[in-house]
Amino acid sequence: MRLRRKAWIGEAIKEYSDLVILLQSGNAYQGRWREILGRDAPLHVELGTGRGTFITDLAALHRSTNFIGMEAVPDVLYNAAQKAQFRELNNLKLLLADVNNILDIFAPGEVNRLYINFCDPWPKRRHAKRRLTHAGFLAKYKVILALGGELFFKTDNIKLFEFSLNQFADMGLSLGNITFDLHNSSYEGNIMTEYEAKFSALGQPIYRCEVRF
Ligand SMILES: C[S@@+](CC[C@H](N)C(=O)[O-])C[C@H]1O[C@@H](n2cnc3c(N)ncnc32)[C@H](O)[C@@H]1O
Repeated sequence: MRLRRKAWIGEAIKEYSDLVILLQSGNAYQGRWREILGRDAPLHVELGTGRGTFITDLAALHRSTNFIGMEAVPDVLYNAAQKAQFRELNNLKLLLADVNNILDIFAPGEVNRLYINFCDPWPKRRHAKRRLTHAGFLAKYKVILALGGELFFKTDNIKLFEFSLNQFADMGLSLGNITFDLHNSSYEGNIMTEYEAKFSALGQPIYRCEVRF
């Protein structure tokens, strides 16, 4: 049953072949993202883009920036493709890929900004290495980010936020615009993600920071 569903979604996603890139492994696109997006512009990537609410709003607002939404789950990415197609965004590609393989996907210094929004908190200590803000991931981000590259991070999970702040500090990265309650702060220009909308509606604070590499 699971396999049949997977095959169906694989076929369905091909409808969006101009927009969605299926990249399970290999480095065919490494160093070529500006060429693929058709312009020499800054490259901003969301890791774990989900159904694409955030990345499509962002790409619609900043037409002269190149965007990539990376997501490991095909069904979810299919929803993102529907949104992006509807909005006719020619500055966005959606990439079916696992963040663990990020060093095969982007060349050193190819990316200008990463967004991590509401990533899975992996609360058990033995799973800490799976958190997308773990030092193991940060070391990879450091390679693909250009000089002065940055990571914008949001979460509803205070323990994950504190863990992440410690990981950033341990790596000697500089932190800015830290807020422990984004929606009651002076931060302007926030774009809500799908998870952010859910958690905010429940009255939960949203934590956010910017990290410079
Ligand atoms: C909790 S959801 C958040 C979705 C979206 N960023 C938001 O804020 O609404 C986390 C998403 O990250 C994806 N994800 C988790 N680990 C990933 C990985 N290693 N590579 C790519 N995507 C991943 C999940 O499949 C899921 O869609």
